[in-house]
Amino acid sequence: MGGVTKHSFVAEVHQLDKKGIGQTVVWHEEDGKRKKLKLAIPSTLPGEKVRVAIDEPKRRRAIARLEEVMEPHPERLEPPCPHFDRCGGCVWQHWHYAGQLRHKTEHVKTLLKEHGFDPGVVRDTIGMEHPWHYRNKMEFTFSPEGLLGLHEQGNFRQIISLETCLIAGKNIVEAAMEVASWARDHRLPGYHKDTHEGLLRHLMVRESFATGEVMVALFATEAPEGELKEAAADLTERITKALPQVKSLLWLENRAWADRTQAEQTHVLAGRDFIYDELCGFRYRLWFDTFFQTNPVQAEKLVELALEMGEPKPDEKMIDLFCGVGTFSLPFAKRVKALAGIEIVETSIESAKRNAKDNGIDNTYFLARDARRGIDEVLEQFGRPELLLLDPPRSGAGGKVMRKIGRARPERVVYVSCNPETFAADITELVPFGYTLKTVQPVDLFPHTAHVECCALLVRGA
Ligand SMILES: C[S@@+](CC[C@H](N)C(=O)[O-])C[C@H]1O[C@@H](n2cnc3c(N)ncnc32)[C@H](O)[C@@H]1O
Repeated sequence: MGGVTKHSFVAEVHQLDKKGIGQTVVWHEEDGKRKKLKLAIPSTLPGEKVRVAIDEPKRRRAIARLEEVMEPHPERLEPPCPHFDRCGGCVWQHWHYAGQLRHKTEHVKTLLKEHGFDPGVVRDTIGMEHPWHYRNKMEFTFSPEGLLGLHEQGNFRQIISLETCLIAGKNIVEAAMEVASWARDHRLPGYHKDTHEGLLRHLMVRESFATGEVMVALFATEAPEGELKEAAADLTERITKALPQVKSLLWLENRAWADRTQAEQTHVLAGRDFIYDELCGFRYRLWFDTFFQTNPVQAEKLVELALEMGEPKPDEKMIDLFCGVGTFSLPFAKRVKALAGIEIVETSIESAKRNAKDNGIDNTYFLARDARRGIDEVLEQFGRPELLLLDPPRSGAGGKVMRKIGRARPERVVYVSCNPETFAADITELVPFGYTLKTVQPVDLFPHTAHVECCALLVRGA
């Protein structure tokens, strides 16, 4: 790979990639030819002059190691977290928060412009007053040696042992440290992904900022029985003593090859199998596998924005597509005649039904279906809605679902998106059906990361 790899060299950071990592292009000689190499340089910002080295050269792309920032960006900061250089959790702790927010707004504007929309409809990103300890849920992983921590940036197999986490709720970090020391004291082995051997796989901790309740869920390949009975009893004692706010302590058996926080069997070590949370004054039951907004402070603003943009009316029918446990359904249902929610995960639909009942709401109809089939069924039974809200996963709703929405002809569409790229592609599908993009409000749900959430309004025939 010529001179590029042998020594460190100076480069200028051109832009940020999709993950928020500094990017540049360097030219080098190989076999007498000039070759282009795309470099990702973590912990850098656009315009910075840096000295870097490449440890593992690839043909066209490589990750460079930052050795020195020679000309820093004016908004560069000293990152407060000791794990920043290695952890893959937040990539922008070295950037002033105002700069992060400005970049998010510009990113959304650029994507919309590329898809032929007017970037002037994009408002400035709504940030957090205190952008730390905002996450109400974290998933940690055990290394094969039994160390508990987070994945290293760019190396999913490497685990960074946890000392602190500045974006997780404070009780979450405390619970994780307690479990980490319990695992160490009992010398329990971590799980090895390649050989499928070992015991401890993941730890999920969820904390309700509204009710104060905490859930601690440990994922292991065996049941807490036989030789593990004593260790499980000790875990229960330690957690309930150190953190009385833990209202659900779970040991979840997960023997599957897939590296996910799923379970074949749930063992409740203490408390119940769910915790209570609240958002916008509504009460929710959350199980370990329930999707719920992870930044409740900003999620409340998002729900309020959706209500403001959607302007639900008492004589209207509405569809909430990708409704989850009803985070948007319940506040909207209070303001419309009838609401139908569609969601693929059955347990979330069960939860949405129960949440509606617990909150005294009786004008909802929830359907556990894939969005594509669900829309047809709901339209048949329910008729045409005046309002439709959709909040799809990062992959977006897709062309087929968007065209079904277009054919259903709701007057207003509120699109809540966690991925501006799929959002821009999705809404392009609504243009031939006569929809105009009126407003896009980015909201920072994930400070110090490149993720941005948007709430947008499209109106038919306007
Ligand atoms: C971003 S979440 C939004 C959930 C909910 N609106 C909320 O705020 O809590 C996306 C939801 O879409 C659901 N989902 C994913 N693929 C789906 C599909 N093909 N059809 C219906 N729902 C789907 C997920 O299970 C998840 O609950």
